[in-house]
This record gives sequence, structure tokens and C-alpha cells, in this order.
Amino acid sequence: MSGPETETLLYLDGVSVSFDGFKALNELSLIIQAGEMRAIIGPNGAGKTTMMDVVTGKTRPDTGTIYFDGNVDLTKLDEASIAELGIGRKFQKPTVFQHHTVWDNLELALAGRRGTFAALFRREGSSERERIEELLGIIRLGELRDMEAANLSHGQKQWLEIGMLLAQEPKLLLVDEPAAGMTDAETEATADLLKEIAKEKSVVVVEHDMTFVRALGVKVTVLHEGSVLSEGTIDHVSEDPRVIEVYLGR
Ligand SMILES: Nc1ncnc2c1ncn2[C@@H]1O[C@H](COP(=O)(O)OP(=O)(O)OP(=O)(O)O)[C@@H](O)[C@H]1O
Repeated sequence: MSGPETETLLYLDGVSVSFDGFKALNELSLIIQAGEMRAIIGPNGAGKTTMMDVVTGKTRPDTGTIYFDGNVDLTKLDEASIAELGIGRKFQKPTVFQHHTVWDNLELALAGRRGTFAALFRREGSSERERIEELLGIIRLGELRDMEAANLSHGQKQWLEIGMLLAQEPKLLLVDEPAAGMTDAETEATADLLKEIAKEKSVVVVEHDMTFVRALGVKVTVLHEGSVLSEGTIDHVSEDPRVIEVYLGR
């Protein structure tokens, strides 16, 4: 029996996906532990987005197995059921409710979790307020709680959306290029924020910004042509000649 610190949360084995004969994923195998944050890097077309698509049920693999949280076979489930199991996905472009305040955005996300619209028309209960306060603290937007989302900076919108995902209490968060378009200060704050989230959740971050990946300080998986080319610390993969050839040396 393995202890909680070595528990597997997400398990991909031999996963392949072809688009018109082109293998976007080619026998991909990947294991993410419960409570782990992992960075995924790789050149354009390496299969990073497709990897997230097969985990979230957007794309069905041609072959291979994907298990989540023990023995739940994700290849048998649709997108909605997979989201309900506790897999949240943050796309590159922030999609917040522009004309609602920061607070209301978080409240809507909490209400969405309960799946009831009635919640929108009554005052929130105290536990709900506490959770919103807590989320505001994590995403560092406490002082901007009453600001309309439209007036937030790009980075702040990304954090708000991360907070909205957290409101749904995912076990695993898939985050696509969070640092894209951010200032250096925002990039640094985002690394801190994800590190804090990873204390409680598993997080998979796809990213091109190597400074950001280094700041995360976690195990890195390099994808190339739909499978794992190299894996290890950022220093290990940065010195791997195969990684330099296909990705870093360009
Ligand atoms: N729905 C699709 N139909 C056809 N080809 C696709 C589809 N989705 C992805 N591909 C192709 O599969 C390959 C892998 O794409 P994917 O988007 O997973 O790569 P990526 O690593 O996320 O790249 P990037 O860093 O540019 O986002 C690419 O060559 C892409 O053109």
C-alpha cells in the first residue's frame, strides 16, 4: 500500500490520438500524483493541448487508458461527467463575467457548483461569504472585490478565473499558458499563486515561458511528437540534448 503522498491521481498509459492519420498523441504515458504540480512544456504541435483534451473528455483517445482518482476510467465519460468528478480546466483566454464585480463572479461560480439559480437571487449565507473571502485571499483580489471584472488587468482576470475554478473544488486543475500576456510582476505572482493552490490540489500547467516554469520549481515533462521526450527537474530537462535540439535550442 502506498501512502497518501505517493497516491496516483491521474494515470495515462499508451494514449494515442490521430487526426487524419497524424498522431497528435503517440503512446503517451503520464502519471500525476495527488497533491503534485507538474509543468508540461514542448514545441508547438507537441500534443500539449490534445493531452488536456483527452483528460477532460473533449477528445476521445483512439487507444490507451486514462484513470482518475483510483479506478475511474475517463475514456468512458463525457465532458460534463469528467468536470463533475473534479477536473477543472483553465483555458488561455480568461472568460469572466465582465459586467459583474469580482465578488459576484466568485459567487456565481459557487452557485454554479450547487447547480441552482435560486442562489443568485437571495443573499449568500455566511459559509458562502467565508469561502468567497478565502478565495479572494488566494487570488489576491481582496481589495478589488467591488471592481467590475471588465476593469481588471489581464493578469487579474486570469487570477479571478482561477478563483472561479477553485470555487468548484476540483481535485485536479489543468491550466493552459497562464503567464501568456502577463507582465513580469504578474508572471511572478502567478507562480506564487499556483504554488499555493498546489498545496491542496494537483495542478498541471502547460507553459512556454521558461522563466515562469523555473519559478514554479516543480517536475517538468517535455512533450514532443505526442509522447514524453524528457522528464525531471528544470535543470535536468534543460541540459537534455534531445530537449535542446527540438525545443530550447531553436
Ligand atoms: N481537432 C484537430 N484536428 C486536426 N488536427 C489537430 C486537431 N487538434 C490538434 N491537431 C493537431 O495535432 C497536433 C498537436 O496539437 P496540440 O494543439 O495538442 O499541440 P500543442 O503542444 O498544444 O501546441 P501549441 O504549443 O502550439 O499549443 C498539431 O499538429 C495540431 O495541428
